[in-house]
Order: sequence, then structure tokens, then C-alpha cells
Amino acid sequence: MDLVPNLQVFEALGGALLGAGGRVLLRNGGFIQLDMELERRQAEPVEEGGSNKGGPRGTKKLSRKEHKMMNVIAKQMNVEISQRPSEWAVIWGPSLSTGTPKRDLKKMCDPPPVEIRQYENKMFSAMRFLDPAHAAIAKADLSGRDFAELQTMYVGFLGGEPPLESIEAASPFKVGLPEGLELIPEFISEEEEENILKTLVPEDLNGLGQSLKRRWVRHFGFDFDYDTNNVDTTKPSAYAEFPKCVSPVVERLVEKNIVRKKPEQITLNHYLPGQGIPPHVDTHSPFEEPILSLSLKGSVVMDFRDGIRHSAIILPRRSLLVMKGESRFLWTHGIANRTFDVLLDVDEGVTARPREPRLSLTFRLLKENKVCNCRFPFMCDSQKGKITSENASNLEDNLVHQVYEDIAQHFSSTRHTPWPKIKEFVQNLGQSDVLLDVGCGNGKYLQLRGSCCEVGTDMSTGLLSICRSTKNAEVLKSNCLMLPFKNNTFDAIICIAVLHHLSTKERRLQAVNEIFRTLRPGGQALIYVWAKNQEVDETKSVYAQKQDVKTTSNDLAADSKQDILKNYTFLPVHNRESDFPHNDMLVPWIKGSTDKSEVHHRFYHVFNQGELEDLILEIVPQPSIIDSYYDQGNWCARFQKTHV
Ligand SMILES: O=C(O)CCC(=O)C(=O)O
Ligand SMILES: [Fe+2]
Repeated sequence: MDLVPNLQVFEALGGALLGAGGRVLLRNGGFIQLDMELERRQAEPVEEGGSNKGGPRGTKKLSRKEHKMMNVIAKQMNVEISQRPSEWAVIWGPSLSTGTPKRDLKKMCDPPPVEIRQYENKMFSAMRFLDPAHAAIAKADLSGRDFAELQTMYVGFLGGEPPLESIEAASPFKVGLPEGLELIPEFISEEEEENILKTLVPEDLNGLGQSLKRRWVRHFGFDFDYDTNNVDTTKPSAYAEFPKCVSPVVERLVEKNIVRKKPEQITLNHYLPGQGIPPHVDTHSPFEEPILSLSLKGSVVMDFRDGIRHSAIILPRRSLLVMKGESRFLWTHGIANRTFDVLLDVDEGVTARPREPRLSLTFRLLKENKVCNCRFPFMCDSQKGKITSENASNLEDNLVHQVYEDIAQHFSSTRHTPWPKIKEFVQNLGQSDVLLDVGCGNGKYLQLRGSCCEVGTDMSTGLLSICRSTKNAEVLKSNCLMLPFKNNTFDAIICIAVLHHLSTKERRLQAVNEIFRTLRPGGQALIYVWAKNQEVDETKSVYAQKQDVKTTSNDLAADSKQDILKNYTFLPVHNRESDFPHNDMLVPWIKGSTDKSEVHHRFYHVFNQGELEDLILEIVPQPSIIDSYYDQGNWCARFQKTHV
């Protein structure tokens, strides 16, 4: 049988099967079938949600993008991409990163792959087919089609076997359970679970309890105050009595010696898929150990982190989590805001499991003296944080100055565009106004007015030399705590993204004082600091939006070259899936390409709303703040010096 060559088939098969006279070479009977099958499918209307956004398959634009994607994948997998169909194909789109379980991926291909490998935090999956021809069909069928509304799928063939799948550091198999953590499966029976669910969760969740940003809660005994992370023991909750349905649980806790007395407080959390709880340590002083969490209705993965390590633990429904020791006092626990979890399944291997609604009951025992003497003073509200006036300077040297030295080139390559409001402030200055940029970085805000008189200071010699070589700017090395200028020197000062790297309030005040001192009377200063809240009016900051493959991984802390981190395990490492849960944190900077990335951690004190203004007002004697606002994840304030 002679078949008219079909362009799409040639494309899918890498053009490899074109025979003399422009006919398809029939390697085996299967190929005739393949060709006809393809033609039949192409004649069919595109299914709902499956529009060909990338244009007709085989367009130049699509193949250019596909080629690019395949190069990225090849690098990450360390496997060559093949132009010819092979038994292994790789698909960009449906993956663990999008929460696509293997069974769903199988359903998308006909004939289906016989094996699928998926990788944590990766946007692609590898598929092995019985025959290269089947891989070619999958490519012809899926390449360029939309997936999950926004993504376009790309398919390529692999020249070798892809890496075996594994769960990275997010696995207790690798890191181990945090010390003091215990998980008791089937702590309650199905009947008890049903009884609790029936009694405590109203159909309309807004009826009783409190709707938080990411979940719904209700308290019994005493209300938990999320502003102070504490309970007011003088004010019993509106639900002072525990509901009857939890009595068997409370009794079992005492009977089995899990607690030494009955818990006095219960928090009920209700999570819908996509909802979670930011990483936190339940405040030390109000509660004894252990803290207990009973899971009902749906299971979930809970992430434990201690600043370096990450252990992700599956909490099955009806299980009881007992947090004592390090897991209670040192490790943060949290649930990512995701619609699926990535876990290791006995049958399926590494897989994404869609979340179901979940209910949890947190049982807490009140501490009588409200004083905590744990071994982790830096995590303890009773013993206050460990950043002191003695070690602050060391911390900033290690976790700020040294890091900017190490990442100077890469950091600079990501900092091009001046932010509009800062640019406006600078460009509104007169031509003869002298501007100081405290913490000028790569000089992004210098020379926006042509050749005016401007000076920049920074602690990174790497960034200073970039300023000199690319801008010919006047810059000098200096700490913002001690500016080498006389009083009343500058007409204007900007200090962008600097104060949040200072680790104590005294030092932040000192820096504002230096700005104030060197500003001339009548001069104005503009200060930007990172905000703890990265989402205002439901709009995420640019930083919070960047949840790409390279940046989500808190676990990379484990591979950090900064040995010095061991001295700072009390500082939680931020993971981009959540708002900043604490004010003092380490924020990872990932340098280099994905396959050879290095992680560096910088110290940040992220500011609460109003904190920057309060700081300025402690130094500036009159209320001279002209403007304060939120801009791209930062709190910002402009003030004028009105006295000498
Ligand atoms: O949902 C959970 O299991 C944990 C809840 C929690 O950590 C809390 O209420 O403090
Ligand atoms: Fe908690």
C-alpha cells in the first residue's frame, strides 16, 4: 500500500522515515496503522480545552519553542534529545510540578506509555513506549496542544534512558524524622472520625468559626490569636466546652500516656485543596510539649524544616501526630498551599496525589507559668531571639556582605530595570542636586539624570566595580551604619533594599540616623524595605510570583556551600510557597544554571506594615514622612529633613 506522505508524520518521526519518491517507508505493519490513525485524529475537531494555541502543529514558532524546551530538559536530565522517535519520550507540561498523576498522563496517550518517570519540582515527565512509533503518535497528538489552560505541551524523544525518579530532600527516607516526632496511624476509628466530622464541620463554613486567608478555623477552650500567636487564658472561648465527640480522643490521649493531663485548648483547621498553613513553630511559652495534631477526612503532606533540613511527612487520615523535643521547639511545621502533594507511593512510585478537603484538630496543653526553658533559645519567645548586639555584625558579615561578594555578577545580571517610583523620585531632582545612593548595588539608580553629582556606597566590592566599569559612577565602599560624609551634605538620599539586611532594630535605627544626619535640611530621603506581606489585595509581589523550578526548593539549603549556616540554624529558611512566616529569615539565592546551581542564603528582616514609618519617626524628630506606600512587595517611605 502506498501512502501519501503526511507532513505531520514526518515531523513527528523526525523526517527519518521518508523513503525514495517521497513515500513513507513501511518498517512494519504498525506504521501503516500509525499513519492512518494520525490522519483520522487530525480530521477530528480539537477537544474542549485542547486548542492548538501554538498554531497548527509543525509551525516554525512551535518547533522553535519545542527545540528550546527540549534543550532545557536535556540539560536537566543529562540525556541527549533524539531527532528520531525512540522508546523514551519526554513531555513538557503534565508533570509533578503541575500535579499530574501518572494515570492521567497515561490517559492522554493512545497507545499509552508502559512506564512513566516523574521528578520533583520539574515541569516534565519521561514516558517509555512499547514501540518508538507509539512515542511518535504521542508527539504528533500532544505537541503544541494546551494543557491545564495556560501551558502548552511539548514532546521530544530521548536518545537514552532518563534518570530514575526520586524524591529529593523532601523525604523522611533521606533526612529522617525530626527528633521527637511520632506519627500514630489509625488513632481513631472510622466511626469516631465520622462522628467528629458530622458534629463539627458546618455545611456553610462561614457560619461558625473564623475564615482565615488560607483556611477555616474554630477554637475550643481558648481562642488562639494569630496576631500574637498566643492564647489569652483570661478569656475563655465562645466554645469554652470541648464538644462531646472529641471526649473519647481526649481520654485516649491521657490513657495512653501521650499527655500528662487533659489538653485545655483545641484548634480545628479545615483546609480545602490548595489551602495550607505557613511554616511556624507553635509559640513556646503558652504551651507544653507535646503539641498534637489529629488528621481527619483527607491526608496531606506536612513539611518540617529546621533551617537546613527538610522532612516531608505524610499524615494519613485518622492518624495522630505527636510533636515533642526538636520537632516541637526547633523545626517549623507547615502545609504548602497546593492542590496536590508529591509523595512516594508503594505501587506508583513518585507520584502527585490530588488533595481532598482535610480537617485537623490541634490539641494543646496550657503551660501554667508561661515560661519556656527549652534548648533552643533562638526559637523561643521566653528566651528571646539569638541575634544580639554582640553577634549582629558577624551575622551580617557572613549572611549579607559575604553573600553579595559571592553572587555579585549573577545578582547584577538580574537587576536591570529601575522601579518606576524610585526612578521618578531621582528624575524629579534638580540637575544640581547631589544624590547619595546608600547600598547602590550595581548602580541601577545612578546616572538616571545624565551626568549629575551622585555618590553610591555599598559593601560589595564586586558590585562597586560593576558600578565603576559599567557606569563610570562615583562609588565607595562603606557600611550604611557609618557613612563617611559630613552632616547635612546631600540634597537627596535613596536607600533601596538595604535596611532589611540589618539584623537588629538598633542597627536599623542607626542606619536611618545616618541617612538623616547626612541629608541637608529640606532634603528628602526615599527608603524601600522588603515587606513581610508579599500579597496585598490578592496581588502577589514579583518575588512571590516567581515559583519556578529553580526557586522553590528550600531543600537546597542542605547542599549549601555556606558552612557558616550551621551557626544560624535558628533562622528559618524561606520557601517561596508561603508568605514570610517570620520577620527574621534566610532567603535563598540560587546562582547558576539549574543543573549546576549554587545556593546562597542572605539574612532578611522583613518589615511589618507601619514598622518602617515607626523606625523613621524614632529618629526624625518631627512627623515629616511625606509619603508611605507598598510597592512590589516592599514597604516604602519618603521623608524630609525639616530641622538641623
Ligand atoms: O493542620 C495541622 O495538622 C496543623 C495545624 C497547626 O499546625 C496549628 O494549628 O498550629
Ligand atoms: Fe502548629
